[in-house]
Amino acid sequence: MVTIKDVKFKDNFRPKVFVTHNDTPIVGINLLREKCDVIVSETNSSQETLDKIKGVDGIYWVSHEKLDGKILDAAGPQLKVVSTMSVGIDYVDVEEFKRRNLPLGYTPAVLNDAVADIGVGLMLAASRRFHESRLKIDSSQWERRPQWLLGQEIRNSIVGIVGFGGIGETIAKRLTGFDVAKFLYCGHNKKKSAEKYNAKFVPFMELVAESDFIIIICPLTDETRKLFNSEVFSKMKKTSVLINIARGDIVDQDALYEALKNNQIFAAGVDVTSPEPLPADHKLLTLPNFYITAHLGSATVKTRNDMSLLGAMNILCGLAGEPLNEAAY
Ligand SMILES: O=CC(=O)O
Repeated sequence: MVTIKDVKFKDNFRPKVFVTHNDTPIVGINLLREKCDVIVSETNSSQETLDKIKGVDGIYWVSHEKLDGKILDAAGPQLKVVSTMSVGIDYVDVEEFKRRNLPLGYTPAVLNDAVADIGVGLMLAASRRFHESRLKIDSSQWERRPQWLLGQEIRNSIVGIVGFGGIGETIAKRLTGFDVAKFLYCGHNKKKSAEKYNAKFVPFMELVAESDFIIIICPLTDETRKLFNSEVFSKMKKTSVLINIARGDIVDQDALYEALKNNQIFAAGVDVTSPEPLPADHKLLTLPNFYITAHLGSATVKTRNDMSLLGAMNILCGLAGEPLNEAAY
């Protein structure tokens, strides 16, 4: 649920706001329109953004394009606030916002459920071989024998969560009903939320070696870039399943290809890749144990509407000089 506050501007101020994408759910745009003059991008191009942000008071940055000092300079010194419509802000130069003391909003929390659902969906699809079984049917290769296309089970498994933030915790909540044997996690120590799920904080390599399922849901940073490389894959269980619902660059995709092809790990399910989209002739797409969705983590009607409202609310608060609903720093 997004808290909609009735913000007030001083002296009949009617701010100008630019929205960088014309596919932004209308609920957020309408909320802005109640108090602002809103210009919505027509072409979604970076050139149009650069041209039209000149002189605006707020920018709704609804794309994962680079957001840095060049953009802020192009807008001008009257700019009061920017909000993204995403939880991951690896494409934003946050230091530059801090340096300018410019409020930056983002949209966490409202997407925890939807992204956790995609994570669990990929776990099931990859461990129970959904795609592979479809391929077998398509090519008339159905085999009538008891040990055909056997998968791995979540029941009694050890689930390792890399990044126990809001989404990581929601995944643990979802999986509690699957009778998991143990949750491990690494990243930041989150004692309070971890206690609820008996999740144990362990060093990264311990999580890698012990887990039957590994779910990546940490931010992309200099420390996590290519965190999953050939050395890490060599330490994972042969029966393990890797899920990435965070950012593609956290996984070395060449190393993942080798690990899947050589059955060093059982399967992988990813909602994110590098680049996006993955080219249709990419080698990973030739593997039956590689599962992929098209960066759909938060892509449900309810969640995208909530994100749209939350980002708009961030902008309204920033324009009124009030604390943002969700500030990124
Ligand atoms: O990837 C999606 C997001 O960061 O919201």
